[in-house]
Amino acid sequence: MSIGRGDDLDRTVVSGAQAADDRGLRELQGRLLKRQTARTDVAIVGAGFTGLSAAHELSKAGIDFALFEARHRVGGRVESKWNGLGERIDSGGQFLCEDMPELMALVRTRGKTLVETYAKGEFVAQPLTGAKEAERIYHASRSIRDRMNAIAPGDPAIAGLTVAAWLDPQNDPGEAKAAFRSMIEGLWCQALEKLPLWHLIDNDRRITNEVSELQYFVHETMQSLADDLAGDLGDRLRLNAPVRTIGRRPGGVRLASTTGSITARIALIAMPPMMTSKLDFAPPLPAALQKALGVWQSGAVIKIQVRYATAFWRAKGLSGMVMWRDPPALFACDVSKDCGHPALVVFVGGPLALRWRELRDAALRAEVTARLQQALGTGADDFIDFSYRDWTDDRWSGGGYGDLIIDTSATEAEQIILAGAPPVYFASSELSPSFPGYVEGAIVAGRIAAQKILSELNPQ
Ligand SMILES: Cc1cc2nc3c(=O)[nH]c(=O)nc-3n(C[C@H](O)[C@H](O)[C@H](O)COP(=O)(O)OP(=O)(O)OC[C@H]3O[C@@H](n4cnc5c(N)ncnc54)[C@H](O)[C@@H]3O)c2cc1C
Repeated sequence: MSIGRGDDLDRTVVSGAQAADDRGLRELQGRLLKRQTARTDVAIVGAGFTGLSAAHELSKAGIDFALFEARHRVGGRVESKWNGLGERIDSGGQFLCEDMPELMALVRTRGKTLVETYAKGEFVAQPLTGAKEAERIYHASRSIRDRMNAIAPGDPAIAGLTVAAWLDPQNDPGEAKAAFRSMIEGLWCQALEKLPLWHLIDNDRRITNEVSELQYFVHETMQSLADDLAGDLGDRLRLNAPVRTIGRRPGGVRLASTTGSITARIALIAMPPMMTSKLDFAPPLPAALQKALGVWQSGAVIKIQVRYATAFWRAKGLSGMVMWRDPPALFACDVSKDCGHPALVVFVGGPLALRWRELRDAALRAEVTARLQQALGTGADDFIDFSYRDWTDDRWSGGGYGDLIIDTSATEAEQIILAGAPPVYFASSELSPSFPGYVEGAIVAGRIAAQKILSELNPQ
């Protein structure tokens, strides 16, 4: 990053120069320049996978940039923490599959070890049914999802409909509808009553994996990938630097963070739309863009990891995967890194997460382990560690796997945001043409945004 000078500082330095000797002047300039006057070509806000991916593209092209991150770490909704046993676990984004090419390539080039998610044995449905019945209900719920996705998002017949309003009159058995609700509220972390049908269809059509998205996880944690990417950026990455205001001025932008300000030719806001809508733009963004940013709401999820001394479920011929229809949006699966670390992950999504976040620690533990015991039998309450991360109302990412549009009429919102307000552009996983709400989507979104910026900086 090159260091330039801001307008106010130029004046201060010139008047000081009259009295100071050369050495004093250099010291004074040094102090003032350090404090306030950075200048770069591109300022990126947010070091989740979108911001990191954009930074890498710009770096490869030799572009000068600075990446501002509010937290003390990179990764955003990808995060790791230490459980009570001192083991590093993914408390945010974790899973990936062969059908996610960018993320798979990153895992390979960074030399990470993939763990195949254990899926041998029976999966359990709750309320409990026989294995055949569970399969039947699952397939019935999948066929509702396929039927939904066969509708064109722009079909005038579904204008104004939420997913709940569409589902209600469908001619499916009650348990299939309940399983569908649970699947959608679990995967999108939002109540069906709030989700516009066209938006869910449009979103779901971009999630194109044929193998399970739970196929693998990274032994070293997904967060370690973000750390590796950050390691390449040196002092162009600024942690603990939340950006508060973005001044839009002719020929560039001026960003003010708690650590100082910077001028840049272009700004890329690599944050979820809901968080972006909270930034202070001066002058304000065009009304249509403000409106487009304001129609999103973050999902809600609590991610829990329960560690056991033995994988008791495997001994019973169970995979450890549990799908609850009641309560909806509760899901568990095996995340044992190896035989020495038996563990289950439990996801609590959507309205259920909003209810359960009100529970105290002990009550949440009791609630979850009682349900695991109903599903997997004895052994479920005999855990050696119970760690959880509440992602509802997260201070910097909002929550959930992604933000979703909650205004049934906001069909243009995404395109308006993607067009940006040059020289300010926006990118995030939820705005990706593939895998919105996933790490893969974030990598793709960051790359596309960087390419747009490169073509603006170097017009052919
Ligand atoms: C519990 C959980 C489980 C998930 N599981 C999976 C999974 O298994 N597989 C998968 O592919 N995806 C998963 N996801 C989704 C995936 O993690 C996200 O979709 C993706 O990481 C989003 O990346 P992003 O860069 O677009 O946004 P973010 O990761 O949210 O990055 C935005 C960044 O902007 C920063 N920021 C915010 N405000 C400011 C500011 N004012 N100034 C500076 N910086 C700011 C934030 O701190 C953050 O680092 C999961 C998410 C969660 C929460």
